[in-house]
Amino acid sequence: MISLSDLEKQALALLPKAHADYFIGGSEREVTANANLQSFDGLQLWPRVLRGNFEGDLNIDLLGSQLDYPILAAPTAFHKLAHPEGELATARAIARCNSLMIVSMASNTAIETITEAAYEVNPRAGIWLQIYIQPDRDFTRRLIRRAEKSDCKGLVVTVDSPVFGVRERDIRNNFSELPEGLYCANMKDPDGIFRDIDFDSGLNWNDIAWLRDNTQLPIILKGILHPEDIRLAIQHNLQSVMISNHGGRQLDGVPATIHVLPLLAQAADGRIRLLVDGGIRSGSDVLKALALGADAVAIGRPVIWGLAVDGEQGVQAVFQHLHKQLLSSVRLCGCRNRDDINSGLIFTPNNQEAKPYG
Ligand SMILES: Cc1cc2nc3c(=O)[nH]c(=O)nc-3n(C[C@H](O)[C@H](O)[C@H](O)COP(=O)(O)O)c2cc1C
Ligand SMILES: CCCCC(=O)C(=O)O
Repeated sequence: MISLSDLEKQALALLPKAHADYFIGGSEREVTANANLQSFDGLQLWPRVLRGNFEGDLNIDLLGSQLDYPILAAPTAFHKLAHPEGELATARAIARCNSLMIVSMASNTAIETITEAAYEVNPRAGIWLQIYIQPDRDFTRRLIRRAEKSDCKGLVVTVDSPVFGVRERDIRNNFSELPEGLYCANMKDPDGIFRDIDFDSGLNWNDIAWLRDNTQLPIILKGILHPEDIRLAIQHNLQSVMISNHGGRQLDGVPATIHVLPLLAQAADGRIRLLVDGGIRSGSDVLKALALGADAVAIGRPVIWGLAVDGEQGVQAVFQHLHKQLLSSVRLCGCRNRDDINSGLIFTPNNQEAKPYG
């Protein structure tokens, strides 16, 4: 593996057009999906030299899961559209890497089957389940019980989707249903019927309080872009938020996540774990996010590309590649330890007079 953009090209060429478009697409004019990528390129790292070895490590305890490095898999739907082994291949690869997979509520494999496969590879594997709170709260509660029983370590609640984003590619391709034989496996009722995933447009903070009182699992709110919402998350005793614009697939025209990260890190003030996703495609992108205050980053589409091109090994290669690049960027920046990874690493015209780190 040389670069994630090569891998993306390979994957897009392999996949049927409707599926490739579903995976890569954003909503409406895809302004935000593109901004996520471009904004990383617009930030520059500001290295120091002659500072000796990086003596630190990059591992992290993320709400009880031990990761070798702060890169995890964002929840993405329908892995069997990318590879016949679907989420099982993804989960095994990530378990092998000592990383963490956030399983989508819309996975094609049931959460119990995924955790079982991951823990077989690595008993300490990190698996969280992502949910959309369903209008049917009893169903939601049953799914959370299943996540707890199958030993998931966290519950990610996606809150940027009161309604589904308008994906023009999917409309053009008439992509509105899974091919025969594929299902949203978590949506199966005890009577064997598969439900559709609904979006509850009336969700509010009382529902989050309800959820918090209905599970012992750490709750991670996904889809936060505003500092006021960070403050509310802290007030509601949540453990973590994911700064995310859903890969530019929900509201188009919102800021790139890396642009809002500094403001949100300021609001968080170390009181809540900050994850960020959207447009991370290299080790230096990861380093930029860590420097600006993220505790860890998540990758969405690159996982799909690895899966499509080479199944389990492809996903493993994506994580290994980013880990290696991250370490290399850290060394090239002259960081000696984890504390040197701070906002002084980012060059902007505004911080030329800021105190350089170290
Ligand atoms: C194909 C695809 C499916 C996704 N499915 C979900 C999902 O089921 N639940 C969710 O919360 N986010 C979902 N997302 C959003 C991702 O979790 C993540 O926020 C985004 O992909 C990060 O951006 P990146 O792809 O540029 O890394 C999906 C994204 C993609 C590309
Ligand atoms: C009901 C499937 C949700 C998948 C999703 O969140 C996405 O495609 O972005």
